[in-house]
Parts: sequence; structure tokens; C-alpha cells
Amino acid sequence: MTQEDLSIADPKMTAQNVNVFYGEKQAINDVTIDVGTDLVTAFIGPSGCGKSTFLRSLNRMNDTIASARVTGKITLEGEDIYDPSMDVVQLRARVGMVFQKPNPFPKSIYDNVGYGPRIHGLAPTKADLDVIVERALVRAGLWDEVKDRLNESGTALSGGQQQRLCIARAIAVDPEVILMDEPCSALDPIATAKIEELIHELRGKYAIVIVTHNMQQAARVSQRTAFFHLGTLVEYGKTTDIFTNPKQERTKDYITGRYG
Ligand SMILES: Nc1ncnc2c1ncn2[C@@H]1O[C@H](COP(=O)(O)OP(=O)(O)OP(=O)(O)O)[C@@H](O)[C@H]1O
Repeated sequence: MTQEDLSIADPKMTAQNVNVFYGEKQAINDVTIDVGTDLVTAFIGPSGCGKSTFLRSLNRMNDTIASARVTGKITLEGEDIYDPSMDVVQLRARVGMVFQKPNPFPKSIYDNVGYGPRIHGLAPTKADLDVIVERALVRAGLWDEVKDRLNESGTALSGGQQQRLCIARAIAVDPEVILMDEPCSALDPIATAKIEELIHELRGKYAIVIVTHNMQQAARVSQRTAFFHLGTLVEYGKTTDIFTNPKQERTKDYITGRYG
């Protein structure tokens, strides 16, 4: 694998020499990686290796943890996201997040999707909002299932539908990047397959980064894979290479199930 194979000409996000600490404890150690615009990037690695911590540093979700501290540089379209001038609310709309456990608001399906565009001023009129809500639900593959019950509570949907609702909520504010933290771990195989299908469809429209424990899932949905171990990025490469021809012994051991 040459350097050239992996270079991303116009990365959507870059992370350079990133460290993340919780108090005195260092959870991420000197990670440098680019996130490509039309790629799905999977973060894999054993439990506790720092995948979620690093993912959360990409939209400053770690700011919500008092003891967390990030050093190094992370950019979005060349802008330093930790610069004091960065509007964090705006950042989290541009870099949306979908969590492990579906977390719809206790509001109607319509309002779950419409809330973000409304507070971000994306929909001057109700008709504009209707269009945005419908488009986001269509893109998230949920429209046909919910179009006749938009006023029902989002929390009344099935787990898989709730997760697609959360994806629609992220999409509705027109993000550039979607971060997914084990988005299928609470779902059954059928709901999981739907989310994976959706990831395929969303690829190209948004840069997608997914943390997954499931290596088959990483192999199915991503084009690039980053293997983390003990807070370091051990190996990053094309997904096919990582799974068929890993360069590092630690990667090989992990993907062959020797530990983790
Ligand atoms: N809020 C926190 N406060 C203190 N330490 C934390 C916090 N969150 C995570 N850690 C620690 O940071 C390290 C990395 O955790 P993280 O959750 O990022 O790993 P992970 O690879 O995503 O794990 P998993 O796959 O189990 O979710 C672990 O040692 C964890 O205990």
C-alpha cells in the first residue's frame, strides 16, 4: 500500500496529533487521520481503546464532560473546530451525531426532525419546514412508514425506526459529516440491515464516520478503516486491505479474533 493510495485530496475533516485526556488519564494518544468527503470511515478496536472518545472529539461532544481535554488540531473544511471563535451549536449541526441507543426527543415525529431546522433558521415558513421534514425522512428511509402519523410521538416507534428518526434528525440540518457511535448495537438484525443500507445510500452526500464493534459491519459499510488500540491509531487503510492484508501484527491479531 503506498502513501498515495490513502491520501485524501480534499479531506472534509483532519485531525493532527490529537490527544484526549480525562483528568490525568490519557485516552487518545497522538492520533492523526483525515476524513474523506465521500467515504465511510469505520473506527474499530477492542473495548476501551478510545474509539468513542476520538469520535466525540470530532464535534466537540467531549466538551460536555468536565474532565475531558483535547490537544492537537482538528479541522472542518480547514477551520480549527477548537478555535474559540467556533460556534459549537453550529459545529454540531455541521457534524451531526447518531448514538448507540436511539434517543428521539419526547416529541412528535415531525418535531423530532423539524426542531433543528427551526432553531437554526433553515425554515422561514411552515411550508419550508414541511419540505425539509419530508426530505429528511425520505433520505432516512422512514417516510413511507411514518407519513400518516407524523404527529405521533417519536418514542412510540420501534428501535430501528427510532434510530432512522435520529438519522433523519441529523440530516435535517444539512450536515457535512455524520458521526455514528455503534448505531446498530441496540438493534435486531433486520433493523441493522436497514441502517447499513441507509449508510450506503447516504455515502457521497455526507462524510460518514462509524464506530463499530462488529467487524463484518465495518467490512460491509466502510471504504476506510482505522484500527485503534490502547488510545493509539495502530493502522489506517482501505477497508479491504485492513481485513485481508493488515500490516501491523496488532491489527492482524484483532481481526482474526485473537483478542478484543
Ligand atoms: N467520561 C469519562 N471519564 C473518564 N474516563 C472515560 C470517560 N469516557 C471514557 N473514558 C475512558 O477512556 C478510555 C476510552 O474509552 P472509550 O469509551 O472512548 O473507548 P471505546 O473504544 O469507545 O470503548 P467501547 O468500545 O467499550 O465503547 C477508557 O479507558 C474509558 O474508561
